[in-house]
Amino acid sequence: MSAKFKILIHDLSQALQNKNYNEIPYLLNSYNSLISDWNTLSVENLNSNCKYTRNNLLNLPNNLGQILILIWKSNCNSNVHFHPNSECWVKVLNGKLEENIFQDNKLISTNSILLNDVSHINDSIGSHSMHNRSLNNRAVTLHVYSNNDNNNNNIEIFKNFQNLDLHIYRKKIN
Ligand SMILES: N[C@@H](CS(=O)O)C(=O)O
Ligand SMILES: [Fe+2]
Repeated sequence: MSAKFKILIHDLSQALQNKNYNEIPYLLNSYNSLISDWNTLSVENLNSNCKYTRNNLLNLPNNLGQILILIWKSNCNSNVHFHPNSECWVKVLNGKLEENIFQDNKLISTNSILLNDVSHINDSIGSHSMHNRSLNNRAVTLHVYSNNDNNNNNIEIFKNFQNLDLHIYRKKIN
């Protein structure tokens, strides 16, 4: 993990702990994805019945939030699901995803989320599903949740990086 990525996860963690949710899209948008930054944290479950792999980067105490890296096999999707009592932000680190948003079981929008894009959903917006439409390439996404209970597709954590050392020594500016 690069220093830059470590600072991103640290800053996201602080924003979740302080419930400064407005900062989260800003932090995610400010980061430009580089594979070498997060390569070591994106471990794929090669079992063919696994549509996407969940790697846990951070699980905050007191239900304050969770950060994961998800790896999507080609032409694989999540089932339609809600995010009860949670905000959900998704940043595309590699490839692209299609997001379908539903209200009252009706499809209300289909969005392409491209490399470095950030999407956001909560239950007042609707339910959603994500689809990696590529037939050749995997997609990788960073998910930030404002609570710890977003395993909406019952896909277990594959690799747990919960003990990331996020202690950051910053140079003091003046
Ligand atoms: N919320 C899903 C991924 S997605 O389809 O937003 C999960 O964390 O497994
Ligand atoms: Fe989701």
